Amino acid sequence: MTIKVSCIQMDIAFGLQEENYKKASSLIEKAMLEQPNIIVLPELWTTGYDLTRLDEIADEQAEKSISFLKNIAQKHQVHLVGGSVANKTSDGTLNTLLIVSKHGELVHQYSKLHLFKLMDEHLYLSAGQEKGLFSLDGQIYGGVICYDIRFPEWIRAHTTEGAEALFVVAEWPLARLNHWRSLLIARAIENQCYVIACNRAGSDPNNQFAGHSMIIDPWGEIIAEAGEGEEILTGSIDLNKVKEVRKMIPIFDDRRPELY
Ligand SMILES: NC(=O)CCC(=O)C(=O)O
Repeated sequence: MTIKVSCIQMDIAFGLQEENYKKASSLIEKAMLEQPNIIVLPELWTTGYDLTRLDEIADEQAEKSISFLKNIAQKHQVHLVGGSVANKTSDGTLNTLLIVSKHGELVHQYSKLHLFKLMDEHLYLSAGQEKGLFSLDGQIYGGVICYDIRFPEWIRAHTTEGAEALFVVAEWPLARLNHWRSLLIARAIENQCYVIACNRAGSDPNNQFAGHSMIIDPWGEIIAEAGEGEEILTGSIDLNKVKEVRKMIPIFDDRRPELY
């Protein structure tokens, strides 16, 4: 099964939700010219890392963002791995990835499990508790957020439960671009899965971001990679290739989980 995916590598206006909704909407419109099946947005794309004002600007139960994504998905008949948003709940504010199907249904919400202290997330955000496993058109995927890719055991927990492609949404700084690229390629090779990673472009008061969204195949080959600036990155993935690679080197059969 071949699936076309587009990553919206957008710059994000710091703390300005309405501006970001408008920008995302127009970039998605543009991405639709290539007729993707799935569109991916970056991490915290409605607010950026405006963490000190989260109390004021976080989306109550992510309602506004969910409704925005549902409308867009239905209008364009496209699945959305709708990036993450600051989601105000009774358990604190979560960094929540929203998956919306082309029928306008909220399929899954995944809240970032590993909070990134270097960017003060632990001071303003609460951590999630559940996996980012979801299904679209009968196909199982995993979805994780940025810093999560440094935890191979977390990614493995998704691929052992059937994920054949991993979506990563991120605000990854340019200062660690080589980590971003290497970790994504490693996660693809060791899990023999596709990795579709959507980073943001631009800068905020604290960081310059790396861009370099990537689509990587289960052999670790880069199918498409963006530059540093704002860009829509599109590529096709063929999920049969996952089975082929897993047959050639059967790491899922050869694992010794009883020993580690
Ligand atoms: N937004 C993030 O989680 C950034 C993670 C990061 O930069 C890293 O080096 O890890």
